Amino acid sequence: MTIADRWLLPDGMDEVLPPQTLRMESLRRALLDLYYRWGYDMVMPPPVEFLDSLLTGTGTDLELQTFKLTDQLTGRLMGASADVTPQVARMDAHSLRREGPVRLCYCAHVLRAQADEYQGGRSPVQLGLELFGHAGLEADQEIMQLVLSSLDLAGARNVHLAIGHIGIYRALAGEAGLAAEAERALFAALERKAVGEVDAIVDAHVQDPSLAEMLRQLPRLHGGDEVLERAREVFAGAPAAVGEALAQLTALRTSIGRDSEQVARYFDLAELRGYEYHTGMVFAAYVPGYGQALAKGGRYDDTGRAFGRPRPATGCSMDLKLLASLDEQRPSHDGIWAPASESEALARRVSELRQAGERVVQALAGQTTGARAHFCDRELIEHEGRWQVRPLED
Ligand SMILES: N[C@@H](Cc1c[nH]c[nH+]1)C(=O)O
Repeated sequence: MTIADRWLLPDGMDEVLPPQTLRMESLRRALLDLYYRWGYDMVMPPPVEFLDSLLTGTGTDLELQTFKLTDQLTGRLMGASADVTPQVARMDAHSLRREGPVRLCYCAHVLRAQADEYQGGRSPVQLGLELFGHAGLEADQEIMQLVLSSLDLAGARNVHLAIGHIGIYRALAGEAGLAAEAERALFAALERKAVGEVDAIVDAHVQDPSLAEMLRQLPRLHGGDEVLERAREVFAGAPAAVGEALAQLTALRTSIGRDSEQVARYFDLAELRGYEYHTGMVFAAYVPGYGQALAKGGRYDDTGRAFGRPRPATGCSMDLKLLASLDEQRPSHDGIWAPASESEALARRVSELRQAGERVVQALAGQTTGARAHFCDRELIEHEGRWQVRPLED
């Protein structure tokens, strides 16, 4: 076995090195400070839990994504967290039990048994926000506003927001009264945007011609703002929940336009992605050149039911590793280089500068690498008996 073989990391499990670590950390602080200013309290979920509580109320996608291990203390099966959102929903429903709206944020390593289809790693750092206890659109709008501010802070430009609403499909499929198997097949075909398959399943299983037509149209309703107008015509005879979903999307369209003119909106009414816990509006944010979504989120009411307290909920999550890779131009290091010296005056000056927030790297005795190797752009030089900071000379 060669050294390289011993160091081979499993697929999708990556280490993060300087200067990328510094970018990640400064972005993490900036984002958590932003959420703090909006009243989001930070929580830290455990990295592993008993499998049954970890996966309660979530769907099969999340189960497939979860690494399993056995607890040597109890012999019970445990899972490594693959998505922090259901854990935070449990904290709200079970551990905190606060009244009224509760705003929580987090930043935690998660593990995924399978890599994202667009080359996402299997060890992302999930950073996110969850707002519980408010069913109104204002809560979704607040999350959306914070997502856009977060992407802006990370240096994302040309953001495309893809927006859907799970409630439309749910209401239509519910009205059609499909058998479980046909419903699963329809859901899967819609998720894959397999229009021909959707047509075939609907033709075989939905008798009511107007309902069948609405289901056939669902995967065809995607595009810019005009999709909502088209949808209103297509779904004129649909159950009331469909009209409510469209009204929510229309209100969201207006508020996104008000908050950010730079964002391109894209509506996709057959967008059913996610871990099957979403119940209403869902969204994903993209930028050109990245196949993976930079932020994903939506409404997932009642996830807390399994823990004794159904609550309205909405939120979003991002991968800090991915976000921090957006702005590689950002200067990641600066600092002041101090020579190796036992001078007390120098020690005092170094200490003052550090207290003032400067990064000061002091050479160790006998060190042969210099200021640039340690990412410094300035140096301390003794001039006329005083230690002064000077730009590095070329
Ligand atoms: N955790 C979800 C996104 C989300 C957060 N809150 C609500 N939805 C995901 O990763 O897809």
